[in-house]
Amino acid sequence: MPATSPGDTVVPSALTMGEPAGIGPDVTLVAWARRADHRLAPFYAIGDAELYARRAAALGLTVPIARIAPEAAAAVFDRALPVVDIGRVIGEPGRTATEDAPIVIAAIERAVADVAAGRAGAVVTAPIHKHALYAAGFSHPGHTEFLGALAATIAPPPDGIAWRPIMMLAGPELRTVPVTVHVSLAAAAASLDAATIVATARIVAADLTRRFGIERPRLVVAGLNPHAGEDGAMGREDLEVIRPAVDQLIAEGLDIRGPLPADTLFHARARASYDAALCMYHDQALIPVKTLAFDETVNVTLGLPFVRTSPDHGTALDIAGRGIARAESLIAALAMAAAMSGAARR
Ligand SMILES: NC(=O)C1=CN([C@@H]2O[C@H](COP(=O)(O)OP(=O)(O)OC[C@H]3O[C@@H](n4cnc5c(N)ncnc54)[C@H](O)[C@@H]3O)[C@@H](O)[C@H]2O)C=CC1
Ligand SMILES: NCC(=O)COP(=O)(O)O
Repeated sequence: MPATSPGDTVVPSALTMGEPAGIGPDVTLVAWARRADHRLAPFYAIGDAELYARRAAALGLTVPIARIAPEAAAAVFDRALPVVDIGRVIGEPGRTATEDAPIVIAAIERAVADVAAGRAGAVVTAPIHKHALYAAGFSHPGHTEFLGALAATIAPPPDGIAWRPIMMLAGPELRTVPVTVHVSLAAAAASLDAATIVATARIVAADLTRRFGIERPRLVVAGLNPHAGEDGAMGREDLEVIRPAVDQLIAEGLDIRGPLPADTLFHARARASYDAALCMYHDQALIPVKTLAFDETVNVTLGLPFVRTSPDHGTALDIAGRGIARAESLIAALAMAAAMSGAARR
């Protein structure tokens, strides 16, 4: 997707509203207010323009709102938060409303349509409240899978079957990839298979080169069980599923090691020895990276035909509208999206 237009005008990132009862609007307003300090490239929000105005007033922030079409976003960005206004939500801080789900979903669809049309350089998403969307009939586990489905509507997948979106959490000192994502721990262990590990590692290696400029990425693979299974004494998945996958990837020429005991994979010396760690379940990947840098880590989706980033945190309903939500992770997500799409502020 193009990140600059023919006249070398910066193409803005499209930032979705996310759950309007959560902190997405709060951190969006703060990110815009701090745009100069962080030299943020232009972005525009997609959602309810009145919600942003209401939340700014509640937070005591002076943030002018400009209702625009994406093409006008870059020109107004320095003086107002550009908003592509797609309809009204309730958006009461801390209380999700089923009625708001269609606009939450429409914002994501609109962002992908804009990036497909070259009106946006990247998609950045504010957090959605997954249970609230499920209650409204949303059938995808999260953005990652939904974006994979939307990608298929704008470009044919490389294998002709389906896009395989991969979640990666990228912090200043650590990148982790959960191979299984939004499933129970029991389902993660039961569903783990070599083909998924192989396919995930291939995409991670290719995108670390293509999107992050790492010529020959060094990957490690965490074991599933204590001590990576202790030669089968503490579980057989490490021997029977993970090891064959790693052997296949080594044979393909990837720089990859594993399965390695997960408990010694995330200390500083270990982290220095790889560019990304493939983890076998959600919390194995997310606990270390959020513990090291909760405020600065970015959730980036690999394996898509466009750039998508997001803050690492969720909707934080407990602090929405209170003026205490930290915006650094969204700011890092906006900066990373601009850098990856070539639109970083010069
Ligand atoms: N990309 C996305 O759309 C994501 C969505 N979620 C969703 O968010 C909802 C809530 O998830 P939780 O597990 O409770 O995680 P959460 O990140 O929303 O909140 C966990 C704790 O961290 C605090 N916190 C989160 N972000 C913060 C910030 N920017 N500044 C200060 N404190 C912050 C919250 O107040 C809370 O105490 C769930 O529905 C979950 O599925 C969670 C992660 C990512
Ligand atoms: N725990 C990470 C998370 O929920 C992010 O999911 P997604 O909505 O970005 O797919």
